[in-house]
Amino acid sequence: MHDDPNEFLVRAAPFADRDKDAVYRAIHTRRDVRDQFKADPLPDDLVCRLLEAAHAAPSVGFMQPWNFLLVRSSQTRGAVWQAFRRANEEAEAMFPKERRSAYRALKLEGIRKAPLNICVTCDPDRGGPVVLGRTHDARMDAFSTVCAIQNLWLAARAEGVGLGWVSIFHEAELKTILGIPPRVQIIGYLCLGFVDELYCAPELEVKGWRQRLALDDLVFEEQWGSRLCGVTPAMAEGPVPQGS
Ligand SMILES: Cc1cc2c(cc1C)N(C[C@H](O)[C@H](O)[C@H](O)COP(=O)(O)O)c1[nH]c(=O)[nH]c(=O)c1N2
Repeated sequence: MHDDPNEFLVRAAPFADRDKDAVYRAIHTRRDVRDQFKADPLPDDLVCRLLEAAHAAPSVGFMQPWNFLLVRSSQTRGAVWQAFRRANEEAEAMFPKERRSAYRALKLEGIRKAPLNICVTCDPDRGGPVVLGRTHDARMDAFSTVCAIQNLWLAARAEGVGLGWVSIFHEAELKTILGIPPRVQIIGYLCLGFVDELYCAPELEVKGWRQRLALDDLVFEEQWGSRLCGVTPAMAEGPVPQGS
């Protein structure tokens, strides 16, 4: 315990415009990458910076429930790809018939092309039996791990590293391949590698699968369904009748 907790406070001035721009640029130009990976290995110091960015993420009760399993061998990546391929065939059949050929045409992973894969896991026991902030919603450990992945993704963008998230697996199969204990949850399987180019918009949008929603349809004020807000230019025009 410290007598004066204020001695740990540091100045929190807004960033200089250039630095703000860099943060927003990383956010808005980050892309999910499936195919643009170069084969060059990522240097260890760079991987370390990305993992440190992930490890700086917020977590419930400061639980830090994550682990990062680095997968580089083509043998293991090959086994993971086979697991993806099997699950992806099942996935295709889940869509309505008229969407299946469009689904099939999408590339949804870069497991073998990306030189580094990282499996990000969540250990629900990391913080002991009772975790501050997780007392009433156990999902908070997984949410914390997702925050770590997003940090990693943004740092990767700043470093010129592409990252693709692959989730089309049976978790149990992936756990067997990677030797992950049953109690540990897989949160994200990530493919990383240097990229020279990125799509200017989500690839699923560019390829006509799904469009970005309008932000002002997603923001409510005070009550679910209300659309009075002043956040986006469209909202600033004033209240919109409910149900419109
Ligand atoms: C939890 C989760 C899971 C997945 C994804 C993302 C997230 C957050 N995404 C990437 C996703 O398709 C992509 O983020 C959106 O299409 C938006 O594109 P940008 O990320 O902006 O490029 C993704 N992409 C893909 O090709 N195969 C996949 O299995 C998944 N799985």
